[in-house]
Amino acid sequence: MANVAVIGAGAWGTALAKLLADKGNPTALWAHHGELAERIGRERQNDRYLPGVELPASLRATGDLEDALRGAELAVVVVPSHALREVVREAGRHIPRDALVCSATKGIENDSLMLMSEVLVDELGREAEPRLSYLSGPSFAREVAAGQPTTVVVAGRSERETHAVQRMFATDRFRVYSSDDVVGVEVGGALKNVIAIAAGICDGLGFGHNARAGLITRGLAEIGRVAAAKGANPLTLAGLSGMGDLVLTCTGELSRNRTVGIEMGRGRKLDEILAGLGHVAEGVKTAKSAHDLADKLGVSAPITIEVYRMLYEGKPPQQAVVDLMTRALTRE
Ligand SMILES: NC(=O)C1=CN([C@@H]2O[C@H](COP(=O)(O)OP(=O)(O)OC[C@H]3O[C@@H](n4cnc5c(N)ncnc54)[C@H](O)[C@@H]3O)[C@@H](O)[C@H]2O)C=CC1
Ligand SMILES: O=C(CO)COP(=O)(O)O
Repeated sequence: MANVAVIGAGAWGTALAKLLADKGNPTALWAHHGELAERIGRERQNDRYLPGVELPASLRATGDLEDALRGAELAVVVVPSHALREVVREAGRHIPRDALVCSATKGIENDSLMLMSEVLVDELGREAEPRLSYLSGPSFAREVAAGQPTTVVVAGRSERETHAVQRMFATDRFRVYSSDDVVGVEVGGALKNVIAIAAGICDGLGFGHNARAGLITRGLAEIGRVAAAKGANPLTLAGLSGMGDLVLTCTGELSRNRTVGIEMGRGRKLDEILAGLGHVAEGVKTAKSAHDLADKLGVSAPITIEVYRMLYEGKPPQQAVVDLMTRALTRE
């Protein structure tokens, strides 16, 4: 057993904390708002982000980062990507020197265009790199919390530490693969959210299965190009944090990113949709980063570019479809 700190009490942080606590690990769950931490402690559930899921006695919630991280052997960081740098900067002062650190956040930082792995190294220092890993793959929080069979991948640059994290998370319902392709796993997890918004838009416009299957496939092609240009093994994108997460998020009713797309396809305004969502939809911010990153790398990413234009330039979805379908014909 190990002392665990889960930093971020959203849906995913809560589900992962429950999983680790259910395995018998003393687990501290840090919530950004102290008031939520108090409610979790009192009611034994996270009524804001994962209502109806009972949390075990081995899980305690706190609003104090130092308290959460005291004596931690594994720190799992699961805050939205736009908050990761700030939270890790603060957490870095309290993470024990030999603790393993695993990020389960999916996104690419705006402006710096850094992957979460690059932000972590930036904030925690190059010497921390062997202890850092990244968990990704098709995993809706609610299904994991319900004990539904789920498969994910943990990527890290040091085999020993990555395997240790793999074993810490694995259960008979949560199968964890390992990988040494940090960039591939991270790019797959981040960019699939942008394609999921596109898939939702297709549904919202009333298109059928052909459109969705085409988007998943061509979306994977462009994710693979961006990942390869960043130095990833393109084959990683055929795995759980690529094809796996694309299929889930482009087809699953539980996806927040797909939901945003559906509402946009139905003609609702983005601000209004996000205000009513109650959760983060990473694909919205990642669309901007991915648009800029593809441009910087000189990589063709037509679906991502159209999602960016719909989100940030008010381009009508119908026009985006016409423009995508009538691009110069090319080979697969
Ligand atoms: N929900 C899911 O099924 C999955 C989510 N993820 C990823 O996990 C990350 C977190 O997502 P969820 O837990 O679902 O989010 P959520 O939308 O359920 O909750 C967001 C959490 O972030 C906190 N937060 C907001 N602003 C903050 C700030 N400035 N500083 C610190 N904390 C802040 C909120 O208090 C809340 O705890 C995202 O990158 C998401 O893509 C990955 C796999 C599955
Ligand atoms: O990343 C996820 C599942 O793997 C969750 O996707 P959404 O954020 O679209 O709900």
